[in-house]
Amino acid sequence: MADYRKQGDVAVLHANNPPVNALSYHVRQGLYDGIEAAEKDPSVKCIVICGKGKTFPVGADIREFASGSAKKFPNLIEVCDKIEACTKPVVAAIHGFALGGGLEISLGCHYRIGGTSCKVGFPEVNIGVLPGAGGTQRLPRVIGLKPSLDIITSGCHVGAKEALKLGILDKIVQGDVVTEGIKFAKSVQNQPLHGRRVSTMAVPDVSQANALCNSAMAEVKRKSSGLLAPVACVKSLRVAAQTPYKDGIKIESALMLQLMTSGQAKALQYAFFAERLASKWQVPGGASHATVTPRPVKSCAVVGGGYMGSGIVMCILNAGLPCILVEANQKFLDRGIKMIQGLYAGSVKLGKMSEQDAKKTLSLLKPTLRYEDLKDVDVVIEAVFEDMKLKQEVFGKLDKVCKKDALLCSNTSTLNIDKIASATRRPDRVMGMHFFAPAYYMKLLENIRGAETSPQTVATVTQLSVKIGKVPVLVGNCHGFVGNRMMAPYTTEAQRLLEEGAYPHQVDQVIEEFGIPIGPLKVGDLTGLDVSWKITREVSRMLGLDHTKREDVEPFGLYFPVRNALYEKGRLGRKTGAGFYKYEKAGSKVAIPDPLVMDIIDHHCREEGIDRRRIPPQEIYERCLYSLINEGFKTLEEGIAARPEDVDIIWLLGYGWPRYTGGPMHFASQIGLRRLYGRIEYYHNKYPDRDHWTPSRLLKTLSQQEHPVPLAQWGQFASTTSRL
Ligand SMILES: CCCCCCC/C=C/C(=O)SCCNC(=O)CCNC(=O)[C@H](O)C(C)(C)COP(=O)(O)OP(=O)(O)OC[C@H]1O[C@@H](n2cnc3c(N)ncnc32)[C@H](O)[C@@H]1OP(=O)(O)O
Repeated sequence: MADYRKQGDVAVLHANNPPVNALSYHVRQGLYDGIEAAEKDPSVKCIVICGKGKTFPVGADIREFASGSAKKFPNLIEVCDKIEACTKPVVAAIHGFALGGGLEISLGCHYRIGGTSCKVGFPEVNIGVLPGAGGTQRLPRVIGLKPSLDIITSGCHVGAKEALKLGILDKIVQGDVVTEGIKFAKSVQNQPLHGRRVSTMAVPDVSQANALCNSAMAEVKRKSSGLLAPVACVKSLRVAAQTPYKDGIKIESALMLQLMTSGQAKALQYAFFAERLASKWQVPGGASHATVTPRPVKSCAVVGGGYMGSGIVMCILNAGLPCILVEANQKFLDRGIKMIQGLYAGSVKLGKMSEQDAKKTLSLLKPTLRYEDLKDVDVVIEAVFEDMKLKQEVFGKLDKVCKKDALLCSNTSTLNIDKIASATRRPDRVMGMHFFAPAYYMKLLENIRGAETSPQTVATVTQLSVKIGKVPVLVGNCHGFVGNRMMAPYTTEAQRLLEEGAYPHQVDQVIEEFGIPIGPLKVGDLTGLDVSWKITREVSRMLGLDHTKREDVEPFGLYFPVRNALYEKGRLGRKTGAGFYKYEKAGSKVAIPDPLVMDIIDHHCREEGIDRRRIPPQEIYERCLYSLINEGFKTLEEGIAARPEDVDIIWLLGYGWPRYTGGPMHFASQIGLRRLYGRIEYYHNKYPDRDHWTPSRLLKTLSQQEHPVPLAQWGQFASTTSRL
C-alpha cells in the first residue's frame, strides 16, 4: 500500500507496508498510481516519496521472488521509470534505510534528501541477486563506476554523510524528514527536470571502465569464489558504462532473471529468513517468544576472564550494560582486563571506535575477585574451563551469593546443563549459553534449555542474546548440543579416511572446495590435538571406558590412532608448528602437507594390515558431509533442534558452512532426501559398527514420502517426543 495525501500543492506518497516497507505488489501499485494521480492533478506542483513508520522502503519483498509476484505489473523497473518520467519534480525523503529496490526508487526520483542517521545501500549480493530495477544502471550515472562497484559488490550500507559526499544524497536534513522533504520539493518545484533524470546522464568515469571492471571482477572472484551474484553485478555495471540506459536495463534484467532462479539465490534468501526466525522460540506446552515476557536485565557478570570470558564481557559492555568480571586470582584477573583493554585499544587504532567511546565502554567494567560482589546482578555467565566438577563448584557458589531471581548461565560447549543446574537450588533459572570464539565477533549463540529451565528464563536469555548482538538459537540438552554433536561424525570420518587411504590435505581440499573455509584436519590442528585428545579421554570417562584401551573405545568410535600417534610425538597442531600438517613456525597459519605425517599414516596402516586405497573425492565429500547431515536429522527427530532452519543457522554462523548452500539441512533438501538416505544406508551397510551411519528415522520417513516434503514441514514428521 502507499498512502496518498496532499499538503498544499505537494503530493506526499507514503510507502506503507510495516515493518520495513518492503516493496510488495500493493506498495508498487500504490506508488505507481500515486505518481499518475499527482501528474494528472493540476494543483500538484511537486511530489515527495517517503516511508511510513521506521524506514524508507528497504527493498523488494524478498518473498515475492519465489512466488513470482515480483514480476507482476507494475514491477519495480516500471515503478522507477514511471517516477523518473514524471513531469513534476519528485523528491525522495529518506529516513532509516533506503536499500535495494528502495534505493532504486530514490534513484528514479529527481532529488534525494536524507535524515542524519539514514543509510543507503544495495545488499542484493547477500541474497544472491543484483539491483535489478535499474540500480546497476543508475547508480554509476550518479556517483561513478568505482564507488558503485564497491557499494554493489560489497552489499555494505553507506551512512548519510558518505552518501552526501558521493552524490547519492543531495542534502542531509535535521528533524522530520518528510517536513523537510516537502520544503525541499517546494524549493525546486519550478526547476527544470532536464539533467535530473538519472537514466539520461552519462557515467562520469567511463574512460576507466575496463580497468575498473577488470580489477573488480578479479577481486570478486578471489573473495567469493563460486558466487554468481557479485560476478553478475560487475558484468551489469560494465554494461552501464558502455551502453545507453534503455539497452543496459535489458541486460540487467536478463542477468537478474538468471540469478533469481538460481539455487544460490534460493539458499541465501532461505538463510535470510532462517536467521530472523531463530530468536522466535517455542517450547512444548505452548510457551513461546510471543507469549512470555522476559525479565529486564540491567547488569551482568562473567565468571572467568580467559579468551572466551573476556570476549563475552566485551559483548555485554558493547551493548551498554554494566558487567562484573570475576576471576580466581589477581594474575588471571589482570590478564583478562589486559586482554579486554587491548582489544578496545585495537578497535580505536583501526578507527572502529573513538577513544572516548572506548573509555566510556570500559568504564562499565568492574573487575573483582569476590563472588559476593555479584549479589545484585541479573544474569551471570560462567566461562571457566570445560570441566564438570569445576563448573558445578562455580554454580554452587553463585547460587549462594546471587539474588534469588538472578539467572545463572554456563558457556559450555558440550556439558550436560542439567548436571550443572543440579549444583543450584534454582534449576529453573539455569541455562547454557554456548558462545563461539572469538565471542566478541561471532554472531551465533547456541542457548541450551535444561529439563527444568522456565520459559521466562528462555525469554530473558533470548532477549539478552539479541541485545548483545547475537543470533540466538534455542536447543535442547545433549552431549555437544546441535553444533558440536554434528561436528563429531564429520571429524571422525575425516580421520577414518586417513586410515583407509587419504592424506590430510586431500580430505581438507575436498571440504574447502565445497566451501567450508578450513577443512576438518586443519581445524584439528587449530584447536590442538591435545585438546581433542583430552575430549576423547573425557567422553570415554563419561561412558565408563578406558581411553587407553583400543578394545574399549573402538566400538564407540572414539579410537583415533593417527591423531594419537601425532599427539604422542608432541605434534599438538599449529601451536607447536606440527600436527596433521607442518607449519613454518609455531603459531603460523599456513598448513603445509608433511611427508612425515604421511609416513606415520602409512606405518600405522602397515602395522594394522590395512591395504591403502585411492579414495575418490566424492567419497571424502559424502562421508564427511552426509554423516554430519544425518546427525543433524537425529537432532531434529529427538527434538534437540526445534527446526531445520535452526540447525542451518548454527552451521552457517558458527562453523563456516557456505551460506550459498543454505546450511546442511537446506543442502540436504537440494540433494534430495531419497538420494541422501540411499547414500547413508550404503555407508551404514559398509561401516555397520559406526553408530553415526545409522540412518536417522526422520530422514528415512521423509525420504519415503511420495512427494518431497518442503523443509518447513519436516518438523511435523519428527516422531519422538520433543525435548524442547
Ligand atoms: C522484473 C522484476 C524485477 C525485480 C527487480 C527487483 C530488484 C530489487 C531487489 C531488492 O530490493 S532485493 C532486497 C534488498 N533489500 C534487502 O535485502 C534488505 C533486507 N533487510 C535488511 O537488511 C534488514 O531487514 C534491515 C532493513 C536492515 C532492518 O533490520 P532490522 O534488524 O531492523 O529488522 P529485521 O528483523 O531484519 O526485519 C524486520 C522484518 O522485516 C522482514 N524483512 C526485512 N527486509 C525484508 C524484505 N526485503 N522483504 C521481505 N521481508 C523483509 C524480516 O524478515 C523481518 O520479518 P520477520 O522475519 O521478523 O517476520
